[in-house]
Amino acid sequence: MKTYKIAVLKGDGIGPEIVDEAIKVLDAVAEKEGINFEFNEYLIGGSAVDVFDNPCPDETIKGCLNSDAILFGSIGGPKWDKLPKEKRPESGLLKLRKSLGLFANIRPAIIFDELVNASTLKPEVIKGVDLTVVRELTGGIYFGEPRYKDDNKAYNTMIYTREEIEKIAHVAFKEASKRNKKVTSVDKANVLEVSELWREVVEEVAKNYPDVELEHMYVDNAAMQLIRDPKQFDVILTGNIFGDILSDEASMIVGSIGLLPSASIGGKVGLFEPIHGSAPDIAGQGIANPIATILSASMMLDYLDEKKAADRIKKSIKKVLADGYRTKDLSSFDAKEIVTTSEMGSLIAENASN
Ligand SMILES: NC(=O)C1=CN([C@@H]2O[C@H](COP(=O)(O)OP(=O)(O)OC[C@H]3O[C@@H](n4cnc5c(N)ncnc54)[C@H](O)[C@@H]3O)[C@@H](O)[C@H]2O)C=CC1
Ligand SMILES: CC(C)CC(=O)C(=O)O
Ligand SMILES: [Mg+2]
Repeated sequence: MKTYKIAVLKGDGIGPEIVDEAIKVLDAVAEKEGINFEFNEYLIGGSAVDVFDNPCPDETIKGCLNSDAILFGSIGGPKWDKLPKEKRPESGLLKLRKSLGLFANIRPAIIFDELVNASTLKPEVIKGVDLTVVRELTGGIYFGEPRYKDDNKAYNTMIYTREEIEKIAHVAFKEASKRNKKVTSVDKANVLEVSELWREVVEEVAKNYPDVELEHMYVDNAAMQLIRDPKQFDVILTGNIFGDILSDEASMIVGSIGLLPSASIGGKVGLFEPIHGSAPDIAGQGIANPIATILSASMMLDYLDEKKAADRIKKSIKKVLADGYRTKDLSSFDAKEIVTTSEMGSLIAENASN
């Protein structure tokens, strides 16, 4: 029986609650598909600061590198917000991504037919939405030097090299080649030099993919177009900060931020995490939606080439939604019964075992 070593980084806030549900579902699927998981937990974020005074300990990085894949929850919270920058949970996550070389973050936003009424947008606008944000993850303004802050002045630097843009552009074009063959590259080239270079390099990379249509869009327009007509997008290629923002926006097109998974790839080991954060406002209440994390586990199975197991999870989620079960974030939409985080995980696990 094939055994996969999975590094589990639950993190802070709702992280442990949602990751526990993903593990429940993975265990159910493993039994059915004749595979095995060895889960090894490591600390990250605020929970690592509390124990090691370090938001991304070396032991965590080593554990990740010694695994087949990483399942990640979320980090951060008010408890750690006043710490010096390098001790903050967010710095730990950035360090983890950089140390593991995870330069590409794939964030699919796919509407479940069962949730077309779950949006504030009209059903005809969102039915059939299937887009993917390909976000550069280890460069741009989140990492750029110099950075500085005193009481009267502060700045950050948005920097991209030709090599970084080429790498992420290839990921986006390859993704589009497998999908509907369109890349929308999102930038702010009317104002930013870094975006001018981004455009030039993306145009060059596009020549390697003659079957894929390329369009450019300014980020402000893209934010509007996502709401006006999300079905015009196939693959959105963009930098770190724009991708961060646009993917949170895309989550509301499909119904809730609790639904969007992601895969961070490019290094030796892939990392799979929901796009949302640690949601301190709802942590510990049993109301977080675990589906984004469970879908991230499904992306992890795809990455491990366990396609049948990955599909089994997706089908199970669809069935549970079709049966009318909803967590609180989706409670006003065709809900037959409102369930807790743990009940939602159990329902998906049960269906995945059938
Ligand atoms: N990858 C990560 O670990 C990320 C961590 N963060 C951190 O998370 C903390 C909170 O940040 P926020 O800006 O509040 O963003 P957030 O994504 O944690 O929460 C935003 C809103 O969405 C809701 N929400 C999030 N996930 C949900 C789920 N699964 N089910 C139902 N509702 C959900 C929250 O209750 C909140 O109202 C901060 O410390 C931030 O730095 C933020 C984004 C990503
Ligand atoms: C917390 C940040 C470091 C990143 C973020 O918001 C994200 O990756 O979605
Ligand atoms: Mg974010």
